[in-house]
Amino acid sequence: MKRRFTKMHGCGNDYVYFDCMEQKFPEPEKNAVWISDRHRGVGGDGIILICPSEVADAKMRIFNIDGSEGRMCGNGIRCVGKFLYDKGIVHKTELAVETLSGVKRLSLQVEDGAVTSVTVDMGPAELVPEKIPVHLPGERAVGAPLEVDGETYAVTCVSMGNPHCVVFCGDPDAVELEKLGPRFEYHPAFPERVNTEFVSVEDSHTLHMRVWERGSGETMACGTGACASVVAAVLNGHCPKDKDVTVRLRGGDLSIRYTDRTVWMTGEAKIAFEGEIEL
Ligand SMILES: N[C@@H](CCC[C@H](N)C(=O)O)C(=O)O
Repeated sequence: MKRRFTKMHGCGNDYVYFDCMEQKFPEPEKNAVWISDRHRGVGGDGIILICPSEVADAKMRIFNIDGSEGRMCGNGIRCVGKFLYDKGIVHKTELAVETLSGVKRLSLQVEDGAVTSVTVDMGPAELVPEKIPVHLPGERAVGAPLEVDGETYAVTCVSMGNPHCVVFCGDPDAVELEKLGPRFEYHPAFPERVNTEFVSVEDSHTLHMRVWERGSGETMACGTGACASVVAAVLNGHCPKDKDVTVRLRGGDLSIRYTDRTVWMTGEAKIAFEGEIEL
């Protein structure tokens, strides 16, 4: 069976998108693995299915490179907004997208009839350890000691609909991510594995971040990870609340604002190419 796809990215965090509004997608957990393969498939950090929803304009399902299903994807949801508008599936610039972590509201910025950037109301940051989930003592894991591979790291754990562990460090580019990333991802403190961000503070409104994503490894950007990093930066006294913070990622910049009610994320959404594959 032939299936059309659209390869899209936000700050280089790339997924293969499928329009499933009228046609179901078979075995996404299995097909995500080979489609994401950069040598034998289309190549990407995973696949995203755009499905019908009873409570929103569409429903997003995201599958990582290893086939595991994520509950939320910040860069992905901006691209879903662009897909829905640019393809004429929706005709409005304020829309709602259902995810496994609830309905998110999107505001699309449009130039010459196409979406250039998207602002997302990501919802509140969850800090209660059992809800993240993380096995660490206390009411919140903020700068909490965690031993990984014989070293003690000060970690701040946040859920943005998916679990994140933020580590502040001197230079994220000097971190041995290929070695350390999996040690955090599979650490017994994280019963559902974890996305890990290594972050340096450039100034009170600029962070530099590298990420190791659960199920996909190092990616060029992570939207939920950028949100978690800003929340962690506020909680650790590095950045102010209610102000825009720029997160510099390998693939580009995201603008994040942490407020008492929610976390706002603004960034680009781009189409790389389209094609057809045999499933
Ligand atoms: N790249 C994403 C997050 C994708 C899911 C994540 N790997 C998970 O399993 O939680 C983003 O931009 O947020």
